[in-house]
Amino acid sequence: MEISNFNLLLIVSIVTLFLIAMIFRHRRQDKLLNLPPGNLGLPFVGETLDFLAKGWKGCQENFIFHRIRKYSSEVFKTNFFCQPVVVLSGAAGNRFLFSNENKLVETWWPEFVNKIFPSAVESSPKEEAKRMRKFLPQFLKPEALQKYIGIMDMVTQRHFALEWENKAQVVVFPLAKSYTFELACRLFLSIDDSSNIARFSHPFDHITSGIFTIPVDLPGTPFNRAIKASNFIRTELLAIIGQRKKDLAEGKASPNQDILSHMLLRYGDDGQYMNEAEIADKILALLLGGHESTSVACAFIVKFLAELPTIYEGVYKEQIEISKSKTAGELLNWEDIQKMKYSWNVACEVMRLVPPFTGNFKEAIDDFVLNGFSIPKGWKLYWSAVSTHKNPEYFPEPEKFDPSRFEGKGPAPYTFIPFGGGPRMCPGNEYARRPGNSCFHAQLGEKVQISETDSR
Ligand code: HEM
Repeated sequence: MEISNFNLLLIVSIVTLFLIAMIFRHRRQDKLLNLPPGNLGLPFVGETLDFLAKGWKGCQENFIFHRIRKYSSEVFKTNFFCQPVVVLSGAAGNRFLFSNENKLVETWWPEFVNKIFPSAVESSPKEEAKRMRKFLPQFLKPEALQKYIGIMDMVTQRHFALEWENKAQVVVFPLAKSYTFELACRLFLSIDDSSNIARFSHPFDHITSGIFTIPVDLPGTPFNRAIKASNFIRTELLAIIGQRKKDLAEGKASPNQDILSHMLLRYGDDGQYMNEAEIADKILALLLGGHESTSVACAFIVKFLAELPTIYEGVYKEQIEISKSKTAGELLNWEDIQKMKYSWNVACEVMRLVPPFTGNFKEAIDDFVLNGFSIPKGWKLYWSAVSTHKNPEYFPEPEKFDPSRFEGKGPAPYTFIPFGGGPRMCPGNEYARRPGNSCFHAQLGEKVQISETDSR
């Protein structure tokens, strides 16, 4: 018994000494390097739990504002996921990060995210993103999107007829997800059949839950389920890709019908075709990026429309005008979308207040100085849409819903960043605008009332 007490005391002493040594090491490093102010928090976990908890409660900005006030600095250091991280909040910081992509910083994802999305090829994430981006403009630039507006309208009308009309009550977020997922399947993979879509829409929910959780890979944990779901979807996609290859060879599919055909038939700058596993990775990322954030935006649009009758009336008026100019059964076209100015301002105001992507990480690829503080190579940096959007300096009365902020020249550069910025800015930003606007149109006449359980 006495020996075990002695062992316990020894262990506690060693751990205490280790922690004290770490704290002194950090303090010395701070002084030598003039690192940004801040607290690296507890060893290993740092301030991750507080950061995640605020995110889960939908008030991540409070984590950031509290520290900005405490350190009197818009740049401060912390520790997330066992990594020292410098958080930047505000237009100057955003401009710095977005305009120094590939020069001083690179987009970075925590290691555990790579476990959910392991790469089929041995190249750097930067190279992979470059290859992916090569294939996207043909589908995602405004001119290319024009030909999809009719299809989007058709899918949207079908969705509303099936899921909303004559229903006393609906739960909006799951419906928004199934709607944007169906759209992505239709446009990226030409999959129209609902049983096929349903097969792998559910595993995507596991992936999203797994990304925003504590990354413990044990049977039954959300993180473990996310890894399994990602493997399952990849296997399904490989089957779809194999079938499409056959269909293309037999002339049963068109080379220009969707992103999948395009990826199979075009080669990259290096003269290499992508192999099937790599295409599966890219399509998985696109399906996730293409429906998850868009569904969050759509669901919150419905919430705000339901809560704010004057905003609803403004949107309704604009949509009725467009509707009157159409013949019965005529689908929306590009010009109609351009006319939806007020509706789009409403969508922007929703994304300002509730950005679907609260922020993202970069990694310092060299030592540099920012605001007089040293940033060591390898440290991570976090830009925050949510705290920039709630800064009263850029958006007076930030909690007030006011779409007129987007009239005229709109917000100042680098203050409205729901899609990020710089070379890694979201390539789907133009695409995301279309389902939002189609949704406004299809909701005509659906006077929405929100119940307590629907609002976050
Ligand atoms: C409201 C809807 C959307 C929002 C708010 C959003 C936001 C974002 C943000 C903030 C990033 C990270 C940018 C960065 O790190 O600098 C991103 C990346 C990305 N998004 Fe979106 N997104 C949306 C819709 C879409 C859609 C519809 C697609 C595809 C059609 C898409 C595809 C992607 C891809 C592929 C990336 C990774 C780009 C790269 O790593 O270079 N997103 N998105």
